[in-house]
Amino acid sequence: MENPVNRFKAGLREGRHQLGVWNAIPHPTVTECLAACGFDWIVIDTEHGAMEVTDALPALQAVAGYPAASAVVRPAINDWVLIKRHLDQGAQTLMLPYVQSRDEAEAAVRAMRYPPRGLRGVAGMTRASRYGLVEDYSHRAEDELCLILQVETAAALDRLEEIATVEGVDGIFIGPADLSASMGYPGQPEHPAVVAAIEGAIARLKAVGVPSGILTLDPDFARRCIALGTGFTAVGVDMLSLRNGAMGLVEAFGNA
Ligand SMILES: O=C(O)C(=O)C[C@H](O)[C@@H](O)CO
Repeated sequence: MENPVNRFKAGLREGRHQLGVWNAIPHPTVTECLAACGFDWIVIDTEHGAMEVTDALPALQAVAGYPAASAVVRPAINDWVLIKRHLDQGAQTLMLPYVQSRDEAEAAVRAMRYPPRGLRGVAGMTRASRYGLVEDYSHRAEDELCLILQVETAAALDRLEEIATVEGVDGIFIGPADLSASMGYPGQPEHPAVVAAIEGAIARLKAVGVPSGILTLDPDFARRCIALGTGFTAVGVDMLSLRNGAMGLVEAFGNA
């Protein structure tokens, strides 16, 4: 059996913009609904909220039913054991939060790779290798794995190029919520200083040839980021879509 192609990674390499959405509600029906809607990438978020490693498995299976959609799993932290577990259950793209330095970026790359290039533990019968049926999986796994690192503090932003250019890093996600807090503007990702930092980061990543990504709920800012060159832009969060849709109904009908 062939190693499944990672469409998200291919899209980044080809410079094809990819539209994303956040899945934090821990049920695969929600993930599947998002995949059916036509997004290119769906973040299965086990950093914030209630999703555990074990919740990511049915979410991955849900996305697999929609070949045009790619799952991007966000582990709770940049940790080699968590990385190994998510990879083993078939995540091909991981987005690691709170990467602060080149050393941390290099550690993440090592965790993605089998020895001798890295330290990923070897397990035979995993979903990743299609239960051992992907030919030569241990040598070919890396080809279809994709590593996105999150730069989301002022300190990390100072080291952006050092982090982004580590060999094996496929893209950098700029986290506006954490970045704004770290810059002294919690809850204000639209603060002019934060916007300037984000726009500067997109330009700096473009200059070193590393794809950049972001999550913004402001459609105008999302379009601006895309125009500036983000390669992967998330524009929504499941809970927000649910809340807004439900509130719209209540507003339309009141207590009638
Ligand atoms: O800092 C950010 O922004 C992110 O990392 C995304 C957040 O975790 C959150 O807004 C997702 O709902």
